[in-house]
Amino acid sequence: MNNSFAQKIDENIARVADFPQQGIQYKDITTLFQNPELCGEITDTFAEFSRGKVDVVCGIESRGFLFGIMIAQKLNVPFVLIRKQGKLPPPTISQSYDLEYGSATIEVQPQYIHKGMRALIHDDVLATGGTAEASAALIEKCGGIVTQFSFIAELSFLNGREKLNKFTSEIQGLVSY
Ligand SMILES: O=P(O)(O)OC[C@H]1O[C@H](OP(=O)(O)OP(=O)(O)O)[C@H](O)[C@@H]1O
Ligand SMILES: Nc1ncnc2[nH]cnc12
Repeated sequence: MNNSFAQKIDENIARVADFPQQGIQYKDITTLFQNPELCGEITDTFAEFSRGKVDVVCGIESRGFLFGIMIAQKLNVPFVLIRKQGKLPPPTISQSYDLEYGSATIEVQPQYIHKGMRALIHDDVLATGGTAEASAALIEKCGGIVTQFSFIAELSFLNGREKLNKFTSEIQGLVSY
């Protein structure tokens, strides 16, 4: 950890062994919400990164909604939900992607993404990058331009950034593991 802000965030993220599967160390970011002052600093840091650079914040279900909506409020831009299949009312546009085992589909309501809109894709954790990559492809299908990604934590040993560099080099991760 290379700075005290990252260290403070790290100290407020719980580790859960063998969840949701044996061998996975789950980073539970919901513990951050027990520290409202730190949540304020995190929101400000995210907002500073994106100020003047995005026209919409797109949050990935479900934990990407938490800071995503706060970032959008700070920037005074709209917030759009990227959800798992079957949760949003029509019309929707879908994108399927491969998981470690099997596949998944995410959806967005395209009426909220106007042609040429600059989008921030926000989520809590960047792991393999599959979810963020599919989210960016989904936003581009709707005519948006993905100009930024932001995450609280990045599992850098999984090389998720490699999947995102083709969209933009503006990728913010507050803590790296
Ligand atoms: O980079 P990837 O390998 O695609 O993994 C990252 C995704 O995994 C987690 O979501 P999860 O599926 O646990 O859903 P949740 O946020 O609804 O709990 C996390 O919130 C990201 O969305
Ligand atoms: N280890 C992990 N902790 C929290 N969220 C994740 N999403 C994918 N891997 C994760």
